[in-house]
Amino acid sequence: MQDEQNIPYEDDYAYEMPDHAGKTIRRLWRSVSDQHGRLAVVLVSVAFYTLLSIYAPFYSVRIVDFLWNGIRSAHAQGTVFRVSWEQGGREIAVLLAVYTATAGLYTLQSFLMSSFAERLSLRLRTEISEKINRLPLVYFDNHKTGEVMSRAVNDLDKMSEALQTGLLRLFTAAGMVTGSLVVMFQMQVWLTLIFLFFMGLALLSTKLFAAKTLQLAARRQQCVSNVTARVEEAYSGRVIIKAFGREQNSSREIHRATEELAEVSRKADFLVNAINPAIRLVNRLGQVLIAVTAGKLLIDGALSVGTFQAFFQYVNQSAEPLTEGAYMVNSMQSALASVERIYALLDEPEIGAEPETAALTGRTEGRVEFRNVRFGYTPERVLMKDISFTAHPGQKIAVVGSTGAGKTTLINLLMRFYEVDGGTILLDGVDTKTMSRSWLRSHFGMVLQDTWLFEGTIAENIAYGKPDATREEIVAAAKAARVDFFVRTMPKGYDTVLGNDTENISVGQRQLLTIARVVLSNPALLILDEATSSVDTRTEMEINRAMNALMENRTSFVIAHRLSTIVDADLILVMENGNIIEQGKHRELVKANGPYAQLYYSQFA
Ligand SMILES: Nc1ncnc2c1ncn2[C@@H]1O[C@H](COP(=O)(O)OP(=O)(O)OP(=O)(O)O)[C@@H](O)[C@H]1O
Repeated sequence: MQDEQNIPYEDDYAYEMPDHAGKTIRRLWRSVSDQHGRLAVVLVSVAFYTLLSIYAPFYSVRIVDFLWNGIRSAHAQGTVFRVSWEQGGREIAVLLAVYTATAGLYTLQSFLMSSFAERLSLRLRTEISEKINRLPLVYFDNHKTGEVMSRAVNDLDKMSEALQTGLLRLFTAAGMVTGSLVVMFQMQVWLTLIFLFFMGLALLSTKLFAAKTLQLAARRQQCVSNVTARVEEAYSGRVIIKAFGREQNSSREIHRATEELAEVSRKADFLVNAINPAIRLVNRLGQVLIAVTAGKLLIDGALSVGTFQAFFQYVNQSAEPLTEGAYMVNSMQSALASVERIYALLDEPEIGAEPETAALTGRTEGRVEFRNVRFGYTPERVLMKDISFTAHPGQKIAVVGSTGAGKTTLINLLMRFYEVDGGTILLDGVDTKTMSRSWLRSHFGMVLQDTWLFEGTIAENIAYGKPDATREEIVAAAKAARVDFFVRTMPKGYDTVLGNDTENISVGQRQLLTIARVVLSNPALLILDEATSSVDTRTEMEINRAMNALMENRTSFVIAHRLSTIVDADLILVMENGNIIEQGKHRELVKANGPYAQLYYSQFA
């Protein structure tokens, strides 16, 4: 079938196949070295379980034949047939013990494998979450959030399930099928050949459909993610969607995604639901033929009743693992591909090692110097060629420039969210590369336009940078940020819980709350992204006042959008295409009549 729809399935199939199965298994094996003992117990238990499962029907031949012959001769003699401990009772007790032991071993190995898989998942999940903190921001620029989430959730779940049930079933199936076939051949070659013929048919159909079913399952997973993403987009962007009157477009897209999901699900469900009965039918046909042949052999006296029933026990216990084999191998491969993706994430290059001790101690003066800094987000595209400037303690540095000029990048480098490619950035005369990132960042307070408030009380949100702050300190910070009055109008004041998307708080108020957060953490240096159009003039004035109060005695970097607020700045950096094209005070720059002057006049023309 080479229709168009096969193309994405091919990709899905590649996604489900491990690239280096052997290497991944070896690494997985090494990483669970502390659990090798547990696995050894599982293996021994599986071996005994399989042996006993194969032995039980074999043993039952004697018992059934004894009972059958006993009943028949008692019937012929007109006596009552009795079982005593010496006459069959002991054998029956042994058989019962064997069956109980198999059940016990099965429970033991299931328990051990579950705890093995859960321990491994827990460890990998912890490693992933720790890894995420050590990944450079560049990684997140190049990978979608969903991708990382998928590693930590879907891939780990798939691996865990495969280890808990798949692996165990694969082991027992292999042992059970091999052992059963050996005994079956010894019992009756022809019956075994009939069984194998029908099994071959069933296996062939399973193999044909197993790959297709897996592809469809993977495709369905992608469709579910697609629908979720669209619904999430429609929910978070509801205001914009309404404002642009795009409701119909949005629901059309969701509709299209859900229709695709329904279509793929229909196919996947059909395959799963239709294939199993079809394979079972093939199995049953085989069993009917075996029963007829065995019946004839029985009548001819070539087969005993005991062997007849035992043979059927073997047929039953090996038919299912055999036909399931193809599915199991596929799902193990897909789980291995998941493990490979997890390892790929864990192997991503991390941010450089942190120096052990802080280069400076105590509060910093707040002198910042950029010396011939060179930087590009990607090696192919150098953004900043040669940036140099000095910010003296307590100064207000304004960074201006059109959109995409590199203002945010300058801050990203200052905070060491990204590492410079050349030159140095110094804090109080010390290269920031010699400091630990967390130490460096603890001296900065940031107020960005894109405020971030988390689910918790207003007090907790303000105290984010100083969790042990007293209520008095929190209120004092809110007062300094001119947000105390607003907080008091809230139903529970500082104990009002902010929801996830903080619907009930305006953009301006959110910004004031984040200013209060910075006031409380009292950093030596500040980074402020001025509020733009999203707040009304009165709120903007409030924010500016709060920011001005905050800037006193702190070295501050202000990303300015309205030049009217930075005429008093100690240094203005004018940026274009990642570089500083002019720097100086407002008056000097206006006098120079360069790019800044043009920008300034364009805003006030
Ligand atoms: N994470 C990133 N990966 C790759 N390129 C980036 C990244 N962030 C920004 N850029 C690019 O770097 C350049 C400078 O971007 P930057 O965000 O620093 O500009 P900006 O002056 O802050 O703009 P705006 O005022 O719009 O926020 C732009 O060309 C942008 O496309």
